[in-house]
Amino acid sequence: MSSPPQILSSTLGVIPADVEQGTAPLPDLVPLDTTRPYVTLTFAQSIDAKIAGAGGKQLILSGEESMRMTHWMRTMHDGILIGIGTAVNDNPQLNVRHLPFPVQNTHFQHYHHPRPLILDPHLRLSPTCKLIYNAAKGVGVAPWVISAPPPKIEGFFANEDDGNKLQEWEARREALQAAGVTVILVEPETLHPDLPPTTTNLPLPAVLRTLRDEGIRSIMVEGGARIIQSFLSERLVDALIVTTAPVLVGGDGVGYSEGFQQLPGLKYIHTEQLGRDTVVGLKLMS
Ligand SMILES: NC(=O)C1=CN([C@@H]2O[C@H](COP(=O)(O)OP(=O)(O)OC[C@H]3O[C@@H](n4cnc5c(N)ncnc54)[C@H](O)[C@@H]3O)[C@@H](O)[C@H]2O)C=CC1
Ligand SMILES: Nc1nc(O)c(N)c(N[C@@H]2O[C@H](COP(=O)(O)O)[C@@H](O)[C@H]2O)n1
Repeated sequence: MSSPPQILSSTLGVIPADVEQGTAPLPDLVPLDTTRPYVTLTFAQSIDAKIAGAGGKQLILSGEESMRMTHWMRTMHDGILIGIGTAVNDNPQLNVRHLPFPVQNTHFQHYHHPRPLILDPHLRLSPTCKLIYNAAKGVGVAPWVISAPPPKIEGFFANEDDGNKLQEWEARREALQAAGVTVILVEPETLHPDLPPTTTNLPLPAVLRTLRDEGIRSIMVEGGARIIQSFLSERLVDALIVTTAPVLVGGDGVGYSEGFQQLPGLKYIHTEQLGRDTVVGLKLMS
């Protein structure tokens, strides 16, 4: 597959004829609400709708052909967004290394690589993760971490523990910035005060507006489970491209389908068989 498969042109569109495939994001990905980027939600699932194994174990569900399709899709967007759960669990690279090697130039220089965007309310991303390592070596785009302001210290009677938490937060931010990461802050949403801190969500409308203001016109959202649930339940999906692999994971696997209602505006566009996998594209119609 030396050019993108039809599922991508049918669902997302094509780049202008004078631009080489894979070297620039699609210019026509424009959402109905132009204050935010275009959102393509995409992931790979088993036939029992699981995206990971028991305990969140990363599974390579996509076969060679559908994985290459995913890497073509990565070239088509300005940014690629994941949650911190996926960043910590999978330590991904989010590059386009499965595309054919160009004759001239290095692989990284030739193709457009999307900006990695990590939703990380508590700055848990490791400064030694692959995303940061690759960017430092000049073979990856430096990630942006979208996070929340530091823990608040309320007034004069703030206790020592508050002070320590603030210092630790500052240290984590400095370590990430020193490693080349841009940290962007938006006000968080605490789902419930009794839940552990990893259950803090960033408000997606504010995140998306901020990204658009920073020049990100289109994003590909790759997961994981909670991020997929949030984008679907908040109806912030312009296109949905799902790869289904012919495997069963079983009840202990990680699913994503709780907490959202039907999205009637998402209309079926195209199905394509890529190797053993089935890829389906849907698109929001006005
Ligand atoms: N098969 C596939 O295509 C993919 C599978 N995965 C799998 O998904 C699993 C990770 O999923 P999760 O643990 O659910 O982590 P996740 O990647 O969905 O991240 C969830 C974290 O993001 C933060 N967050 C910030 N704002 C949020 C918001 N508005 N909504 C939801 N979360 C928000 C939360 O603090 C939460 O801790 C891994 O097992 C990974 O292998 C991940 C991506 C793709
Ligand atoms: N398309 C697709 N198929 C699978 O089988 C997958 N497990 C995923 N996972 C997503 O891709 C990330 C890994 O990216 P790199 O290979 O490191 O570039 C992983 O973190 C998930 O977001 N995707």
